[in-house]
Amino acid sequence: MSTLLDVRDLTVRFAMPRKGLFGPRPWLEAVRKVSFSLEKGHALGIVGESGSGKTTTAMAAIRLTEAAGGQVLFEGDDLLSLSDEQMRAHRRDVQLIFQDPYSSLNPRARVADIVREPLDLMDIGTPDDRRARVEELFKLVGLRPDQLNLFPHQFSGGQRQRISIARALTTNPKLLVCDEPVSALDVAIQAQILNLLAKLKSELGLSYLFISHDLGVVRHVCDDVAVMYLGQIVEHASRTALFESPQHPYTQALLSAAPSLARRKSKGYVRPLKISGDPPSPINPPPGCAFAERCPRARDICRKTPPVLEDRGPGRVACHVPGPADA
Ligand SMILES: Nc1ncnc2c1ncn2[C@@H]1O[C@H](COP(=O)(O)OP(=O)(O)OP(=O)(O)O)[C@@H](O)[C@H]1O
Repeated sequence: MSTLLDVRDLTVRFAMPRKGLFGPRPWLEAVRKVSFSLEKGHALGIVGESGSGKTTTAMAAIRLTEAAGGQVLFEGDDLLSLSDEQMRAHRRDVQLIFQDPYSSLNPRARVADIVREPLDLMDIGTPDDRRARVEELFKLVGLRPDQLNLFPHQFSGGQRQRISIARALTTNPKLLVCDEPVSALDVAIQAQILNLLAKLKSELGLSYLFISHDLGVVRHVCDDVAVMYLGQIVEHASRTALFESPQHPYTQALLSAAPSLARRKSKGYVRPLKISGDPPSPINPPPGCAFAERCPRARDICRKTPPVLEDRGPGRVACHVPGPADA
């Protein structure tokens, strides 16, 4: 197995409006020294509450959002230090699938033109090659070639997400960034799209960065899961380890907030763990663990010293008091 993406100490800051005319400009640190790696042919799920930094992490990793620091090694090349010209060569390797198939497709273009557009923009293949590729991809994602001349509004939500997936595959990418790809769809259709993504991953050897707030969705598709809280990864483990024996109290709280999932688990039932309050402000993160104020296991050290993400059993955990939920 080899590594496709190796993200090291990735940091993203946004400048916030000054209070008054002369005050210092506050910074919102949306991603704080995040490190993870993704193997070829694997899917890494990034989960966490709204505002935890999932999308910003993924967008900075593929250089669609500017990073303030860190390294992003894509097959060994540090994307963050490439020139725009060098970066263009990598653009075909990475494609995106967004949450909303209703707004991500141009309503005035025929779907054949929408799917072919990345090939046109990157000048890949002859016109005949491009037409054949679009037809092949249409079949691969479960649509009929006789639908190629229709417009997006003539398709259902699930079919439109299939069109987005076909478009993302035209350039034969190595990495697909899927940002909440099924959240806008009915539950029955969600399963069809997740099955399609799982099939494409195994047939084409694709790697996914898969952003979702829905643990059930992540469990369906991902090999590994990273849990984010206030711009940091607090736990990163294989899907099995994370769902069967979560070590971080925040991961345990997330899992217990999805009781249907917990009940479906064959062992290691996570007893319900309530967390109250909201995450702290990312503009002034607390000095110790960002979760300490809401954590039922917090001790003095948690409020003073930030925990480091380190190997603990089968995964990596950033916690001074890791352990099973009822420890
Ligand atoms: N362009 C921006 N300017 C200022 N702040 C931003 C910007 N984009 C994101 N943020 C802030 O960065 C933090 C992380 O946002 P991000 O969208 O990455 O979180 P998320 O976990 O993907 O949330 P969601 O699930 O709601 O999409 C939030 O506090 C958000 O308000």
